[in-house]
Amino acid sequence: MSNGSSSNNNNTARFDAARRVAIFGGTHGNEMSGVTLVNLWTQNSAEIQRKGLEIKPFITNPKAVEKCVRYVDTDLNRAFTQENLSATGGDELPYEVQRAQEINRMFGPKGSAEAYDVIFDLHNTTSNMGCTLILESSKDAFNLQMMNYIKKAFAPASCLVLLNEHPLLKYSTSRSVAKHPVGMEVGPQPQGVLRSNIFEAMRVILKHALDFISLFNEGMEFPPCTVEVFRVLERMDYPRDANGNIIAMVHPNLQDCDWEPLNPGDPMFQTFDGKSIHYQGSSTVYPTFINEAAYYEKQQAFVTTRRETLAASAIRKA
Ligand SMILES: CC(=O)N[C@@H](CC(=O)O)C(=O)O
Ligand SMILES: [Zn+2]
Repeated sequence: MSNGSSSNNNNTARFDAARRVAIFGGTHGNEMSGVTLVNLWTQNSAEIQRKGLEIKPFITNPKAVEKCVRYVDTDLNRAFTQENLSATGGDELPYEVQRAQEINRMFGPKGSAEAYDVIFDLHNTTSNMGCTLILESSKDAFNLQMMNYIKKAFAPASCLVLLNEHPLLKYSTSRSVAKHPVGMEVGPQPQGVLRSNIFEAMRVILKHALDFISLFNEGMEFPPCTVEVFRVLERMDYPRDANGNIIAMVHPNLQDCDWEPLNPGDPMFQTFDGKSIHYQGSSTVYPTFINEAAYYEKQQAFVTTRRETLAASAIRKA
């Protein structure tokens, strides 16, 4: 097989060796762990080198990094739409759209056989999510096996998996140019700040991820497994007035409680005069990205998720 996977009679999915891997930092210029790690590895890549692997650390939004802002013109991690990638206009286009086109040329083209095999995109969140890996597809056995490997290698510390394949809430990420896109989201960490614990956790998870890829490339077969994921269900906005100003905050019972169950009737917001606003859903959900600073402008106080167990077939190099 030249691209993607196929199944043989043993239901072992075959994937090509993952030879070309990129590590993106600075997709958001104020998320400092990824920026710092990628800069470090650009200077000295010994730590991320693996035999038979070409690994490219890369700062995706250098202008935003320089200014220490999320983005300059528009969010780079929403910019990889087919429309943007084929837009004409050159210098006239928003900076991040130009940048998305360059990145697509270097690491893609998105959806093609020439695209990079794996892209890790390193992010930080102000919410109390801990270590989270983000997937865009429940069907990618290679990525699911990678999640299973990382979770086991990282235990007893925990690393959760957020799955965003929601038809409306999914967005066109920088990593989406790769065949196997993997987001990494570690928090809590304020924007523009480096915290050693968050930095080290990200570094260790990436080490396990690269170890998985080299074992796979060496021909190791990974038996069928299951992976617990949290599937994105719904975006919850802050209550707002007619002018769009928020009129309530995340409730203290919910603040910092990422991944903990939110039941119908539980408080989720608190108005400035102390009134609680309760969750009206019909079933228990698991909120995450609670009070993420970057999401105020996106009208999102948190996202709800549902816990699911996904099955991954065995995989082996083609
Ligand atoms: C806080 C933050 O930037 N989160 C990322 C999540 C992701 O990479 O999918 C984003 O919104 O692009
Ligand atoms: Zn980010």
